[in-house]
Amino acid sequence: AGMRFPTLTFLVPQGSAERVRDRIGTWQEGDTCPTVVTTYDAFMAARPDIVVECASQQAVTMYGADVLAAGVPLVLASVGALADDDVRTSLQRAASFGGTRYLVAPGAIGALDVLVAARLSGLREVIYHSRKPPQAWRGTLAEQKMSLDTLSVPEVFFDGTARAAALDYPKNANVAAAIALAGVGFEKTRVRLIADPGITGNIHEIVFDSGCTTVSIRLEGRASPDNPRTSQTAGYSLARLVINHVTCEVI
Ligand SMILES: NC(=O)C1=CN([C@@H]2O[C@H](COP(=O)(O)OP(=O)(O)OC[C@H]3O[C@@H](n4cnc5c(N)ncnc54)[C@H](O)[C@@H]3O)[C@@H](O)[C@H]2O)C=CC1
Ligand SMILES: O=C([O-])CC(=O)C(=O)O
Repeated sequence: AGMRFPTLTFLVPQGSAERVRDRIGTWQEGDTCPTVVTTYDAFMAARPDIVVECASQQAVTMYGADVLAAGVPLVLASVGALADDDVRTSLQRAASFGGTRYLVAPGAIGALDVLVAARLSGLREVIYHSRKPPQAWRGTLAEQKMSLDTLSVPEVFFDGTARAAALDYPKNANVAAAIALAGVGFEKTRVRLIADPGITGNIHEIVFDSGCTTVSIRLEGRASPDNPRTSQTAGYSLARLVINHVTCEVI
């Protein structure tokens, strides 16, 4: 209610334009129809009110600071890009220059609100476990640590900091970066990544203890039909941030 539907412009690689146009088809909302462009200049010429990155950590590095310096708020899905201090500093400087800000999407998970609140009361420990089926870890460093094809029991193949998880598994562990930013930071957040042949969805477990609350949360995301690494929740999380940008009641 009270929401104006935004005009959508998609920036996609040259080779994907036709596929994306086909997918959009004749989709129309009110009198607006989405457009697909293949250059950053054409994208910014559409004068966006808000930009949502749902591409890659590399895309954040390529375009993030430019978008912010132009005064346009930026929603990030590939939050792991912020695990690189240089990238984070450049986004912060650009946002300050442009008089705007970037938003860390909760993505596949939730509970960042209570994690930030808990941090203000004093956090003691934050642990994040990501459990996905073997095919979700294909094409990642996990392949060098175990045989994904013959796995018969769950295996923890990574146990380390949120920084290493987010940078070494850029298509799988952006959530670790969001948890680190909300909580105790990239070095102190303990992350375990698990390949589990007994599941079909992506299971996220977050446990923390603080002055005001002790929390244990488990989310079982259904995998995106296009990409087994990605929980469907992530897309809806981005949609929520866009809705919050255009409504007067922010939830
Ligand atoms: N924060 C979170 O909880 C989550 C974050 N993600 C991240 O969000 C991003 C998008 O996820 P998916 O749609 O599942 O990934 P995807 O890999 O299936 O699709 C991304 C699309 O973006 C395009 N792309 C990549 N770099 C680009 C660039 N520099 N310029 C233009 N287009 C570019 C690719 O060609 C591809 O078509 C990924 O980085 C993924 O790791 C995904 C799920 C959850
Ligand atoms: O969608 C998920 O399950 C999480 C994910 O890929 C990420 O954090 O990058």
